[in-house]
Amino acid sequence: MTTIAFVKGHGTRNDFVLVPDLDGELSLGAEDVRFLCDRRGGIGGDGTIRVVRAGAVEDAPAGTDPGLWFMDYRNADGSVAEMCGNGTRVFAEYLRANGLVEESTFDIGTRAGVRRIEVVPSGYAVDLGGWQLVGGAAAVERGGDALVQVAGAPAPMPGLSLDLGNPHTVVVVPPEVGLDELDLTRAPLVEPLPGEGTNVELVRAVGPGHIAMRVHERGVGETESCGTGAAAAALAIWCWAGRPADQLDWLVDVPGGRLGVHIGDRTVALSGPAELVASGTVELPA
Ligand SMILES: N[C@@H](CCC[C@H](N)C(=O)O)C(=O)O
Repeated sequence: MTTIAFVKGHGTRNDFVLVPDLDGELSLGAEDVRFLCDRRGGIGGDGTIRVVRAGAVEDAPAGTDPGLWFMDYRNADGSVAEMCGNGTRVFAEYLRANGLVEESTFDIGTRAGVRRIEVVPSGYAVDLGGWQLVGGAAAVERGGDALVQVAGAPAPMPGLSLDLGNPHTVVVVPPEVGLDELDLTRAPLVEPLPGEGTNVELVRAVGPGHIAMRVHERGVGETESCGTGAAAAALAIWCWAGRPADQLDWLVDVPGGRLGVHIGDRTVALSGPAELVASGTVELPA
């Protein structure tokens, strides 16, 4: 039996089991991750975050400063994801609450690259770095580059694919379809489905610079929030609107709360709260 320490935290109710591995001695397998995220037999979470120095992470991007604190994120099904926007804030809160970082602006390592974090009044803001329209500007002009069938919707809806380090497909739900009535207990069918899978954001407009969304996450299922998904949703709506220069700040309502998205020159930033709610030890199954 291996006993490990854990901390439970969330950002707008996208919840994580953090596993401090400050000396880089732990190896958490996919089965361990599934156990930790299990809401009945384990601790419960949408994913795990191992807190470790980049130098101890085999697949850290080449050139990452080995001394940097690294967010080793896994989805609840044990799969590895490149990035987790809400996770970066919860990771930042853990680092500061435990005196591992004292500055109010600092860098962390992630599989999508080094990301800068800043303490802000709502919690933390993270520069998510560069983003891309997978199908280029032509996909925006065509209205999308995928068809997305969601249980509870009368017909497939057009989706726009974006890369924010991890993959997203954003769908605007037509007004006659209630966002709350869609069934996300089953994964939406995305056609064509990228080889690496995708996170699907279902969006409706609330007002200028203000949207609401639900999300089905790759490797998890429906979650109450997705930070990279919120940024992808704001970017997609902004692109569909012709990239208005006076609409760079967005509020994104998710079932678990509210996130801020700022569209910069080449990058996009996400802001919102981060909470640590419990800590303890747990025995990993043999
Ligand atoms: N909830 C996260 C995204 C987590 C990773 C995602 N499920 C994937 O597989 O890409 C966020 O806040 O960004």
